Amino acid sequence: MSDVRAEKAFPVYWEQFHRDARALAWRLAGEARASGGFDAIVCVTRGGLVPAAIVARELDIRLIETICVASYHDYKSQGELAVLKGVCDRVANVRGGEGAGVLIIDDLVDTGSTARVVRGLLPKAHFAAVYAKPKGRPLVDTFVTEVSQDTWIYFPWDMGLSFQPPIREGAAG
Ligand SMILES: O=P(O)(O)OC[C@H]1O[C@H](OP(=O)(O)OP(=O)(O)O)[C@H](O)[C@@H]1O
Ligand SMILES: O=c1[nH]c(=O)c2nc[nH]c2[nH]1
Ligand SMILES: [Mg+2]
Repeated sequence: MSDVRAEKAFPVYWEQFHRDARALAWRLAGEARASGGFDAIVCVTRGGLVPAAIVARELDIRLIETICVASYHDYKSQGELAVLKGVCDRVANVRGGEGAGVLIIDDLVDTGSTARVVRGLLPKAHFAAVYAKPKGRPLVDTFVTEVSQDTWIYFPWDMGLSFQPPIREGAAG
């Protein structure tokens, strides 16, 4: 979300995230049957770590690697994208090279900048995300739910309980 203001909020609670990540695993199980399966997972840190754990459990994948990417330095504003750690050769070449047989997992695709860089490093891998916004959607092979580009997704690990003023006191305005 770099050039459009996120005006709508899409809060996701742990139970919903678990359900959506499981739904992603169901779809990926179908893809795996069609494509010969996945030998390894590469999760895009940090957001991809959580769905990757759930999908790895559901698909019984035990070879798991990270690609460490940083771009949203400030809340809602994307800066220069930096790859802090790439993927080891053992995983990149697990089935003949360039990410063949590899499942890449992230929590969401927004502008698609992160997915574009990661796909460039592993062009034959399958890219999966739980949520997608329209700009990022062409870069993702499998996802569960699409939200509009002007929506900000609030993940459970970024949220906490706080007092809500009664609607009568102006919170709805
Ligand atoms: O499609 P894009 O516009 O590139 O945005 C999507 C990326 O942004 C978020 O990561 P972020 O860089 O905020 O880091 P984090 O995963 O460490 O929270 C999210 O987890 C995706 O990786
Ligand atoms: O928590 C987040 N919610 C989003 O909608 C988003 N887009 C990019 N990066 C994001 N992080
Ligand atoms: Mg991320």
